[in-house]
Amino acid sequence: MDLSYLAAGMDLPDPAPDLQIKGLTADSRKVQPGYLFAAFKGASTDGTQFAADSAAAGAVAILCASDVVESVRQAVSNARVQVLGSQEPRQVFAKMAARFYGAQPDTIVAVTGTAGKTSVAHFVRQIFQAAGHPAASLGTLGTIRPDGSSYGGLTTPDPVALQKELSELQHEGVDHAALEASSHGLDQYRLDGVRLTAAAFTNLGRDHMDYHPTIEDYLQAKLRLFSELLPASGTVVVDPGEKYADRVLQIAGQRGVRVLTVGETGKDLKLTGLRPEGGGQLLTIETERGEYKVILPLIGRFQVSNAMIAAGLSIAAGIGVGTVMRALENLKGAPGRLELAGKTGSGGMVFVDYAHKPDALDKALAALKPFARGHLSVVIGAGGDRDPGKRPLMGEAAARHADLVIVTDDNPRSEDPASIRKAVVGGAPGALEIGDRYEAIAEGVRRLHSGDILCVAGKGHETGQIVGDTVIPFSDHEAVTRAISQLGDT
Ligand SMILES: CC(=O)N[C@H]1[C@@H](OP(=O)(O)OP(=O)(O)OC[C@H]2O[C@@H](n3ccc(=O)[nH]c3=O)[C@H](O)[C@@H]2O)O[C@H](CO)[C@@H](O)[C@@H]1O[C@H](C)C(=O)N[C@@H](C)C(=O)N[C@H](CCC(=O)O)C(=O)O
Ligand SMILES: Nc1ncnc2c1ncn2[C@@H]1O[C@H](COP(=O)(O)OP(=O)(O)OP(=O)(O)O)[C@@H](O)[C@H]1O
Ligand SMILES: N[C@H](CCC[C@H](N)C(=O)O)C(=O)O
Ligand SMILES: [Mg+2]
Repeated sequence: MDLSYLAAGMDLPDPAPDLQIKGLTADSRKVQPGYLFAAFKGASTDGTQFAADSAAAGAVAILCASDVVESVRQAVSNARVQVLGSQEPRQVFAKMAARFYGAQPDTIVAVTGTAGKTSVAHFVRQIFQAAGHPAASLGTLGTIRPDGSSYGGLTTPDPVALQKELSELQHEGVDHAALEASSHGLDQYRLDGVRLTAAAFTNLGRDHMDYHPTIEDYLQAKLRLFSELLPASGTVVVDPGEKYADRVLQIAGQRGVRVLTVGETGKDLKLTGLRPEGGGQLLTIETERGEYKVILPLIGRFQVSNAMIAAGLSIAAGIGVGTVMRALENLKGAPGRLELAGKTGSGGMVFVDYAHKPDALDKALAALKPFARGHLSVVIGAGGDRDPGKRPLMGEAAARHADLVIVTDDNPRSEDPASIRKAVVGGAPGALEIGDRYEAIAEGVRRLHSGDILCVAGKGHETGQIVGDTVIPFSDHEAVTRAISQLGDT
């Protein structure tokens, strides 16, 4: 593909004519002859130091920041490589990737927020499917498509992987997709170039304070979705009752973008009634098409919020209100999000949940509490190499709701697991500390009596535990099943 086509209209000097680009990558190790290499300064290393390697591997063009063009040129001075400098090289790279791969599903919606992204994307995909559209969701669970799923690693993939995936989906006939927009992804311009129909905000709480210096910086990253990525013809979906929703609405107002509001104070999908109904919840929702009574087959107030946002996104994407309301009655929760993982012979229940931040833990335990006729207990840990400030706050959230808190290891990564546990216990004095995650879960299971509930939090769908650089196979679901089978009372 001609480089001048990929670069047209962007903040770049005119590239040499007729330079053909065979592929593009930001990783020098993936460069092949004819590729464009994007040399970025990253969080842990500086990609420009691999410029010479990329040229040796056959790169014909290098994209980099304007202020390093000269040093990159010198590094590749012996090779015939075109060096292009930009003020925003990551944004230019993402847009080039979009042009290179070209095709995307016709209708794409995106969701951002601290919690609920995976659940919302999972719900929107199910609603699209119920409306008869071949649909996919992309995010923490990887890509889930009509004929299977594939795991990617990041919530929002890098632009090349993302655009390649979107183009493959379109060629497979998938015309509707829902994506999770992580704050890292937005901050690093991974999603620029995705053609969005609608974008939603779920909520904002403490997260990623290791990456974003302040809450305002974190919010600003999320707001890019509404201020820069959603086209003026798109629709913003938000619950005005959520903290910081006013900032999203302000941007929509300034841009004159259509807004669809949901929730108790929402106008378009107004939640006027909510009560438990069997194993689910009965919602009364007022819409422009009249009032609907919907039985949502999920527990937890937060799932109501997620379902309302998902319904709003689906309507913004053109699905009829009646179809959306009917689809809510058949929603399945995302794997590992307040998922019933087992019952003991004595009548205790064990749930697996992905809460790994204070607000999420607070909401997840509050959701389970009404179902615990006896005690509520929780197994928690916190990930290593991630915001240390959240650790005591997670301990506090756990201690606020649970009768018994068992503190264990999550993914310690490069950190000393004992010091992570100590920080969590700091917020939950009196907690039981058991480092080995299986033993912690087994202890929680052994202590269950009739009517008790145990929540195993933090790892949800994950299938490995990251210790140092090694990923040890570990699944909370399997641990729960094994611990229950060891009881010998089933
Ligand atoms: C902090 C962060 O977000 N890092 C991501 C970022 O890396 P970076 O640009 O900082 O990369 P770096 O390692 O400093 O290297 C700089 C550049 O040199 C290049 N390089 C490096 C080595 C080499 O030999 N050759 C080479 O060209 C790298 O490809 C990179 O372009 O861009 C990389 C490529 O897209 C990502 O793989 C990497 O994700 C790391 C592994 C990560 O753990 N990210 C997490 C924190 C993340 O993004 N999480 C979010 C949010 C999750 C949530 O929902 O909470 C997500 O979307 O998953
Ligand atoms: N709307 C919500 N408000 C508060 N907590 C929520 C909400 N939705 C989900 N949670 C909690 O957060 C956990 C993760 O939910 P989900 O995977 O849907 O969010 P996410 O935004 O994709 O998270 P991540 O950024 O880690 O991928 C759930 O297991 C639950 O404990
Ligand atoms: N996308 C999140 C997932 C965290 C999951 C939790 N189990 C942990 O390891 O902290 C992250 O990488 O920060
Ligand atoms: Mg997610």
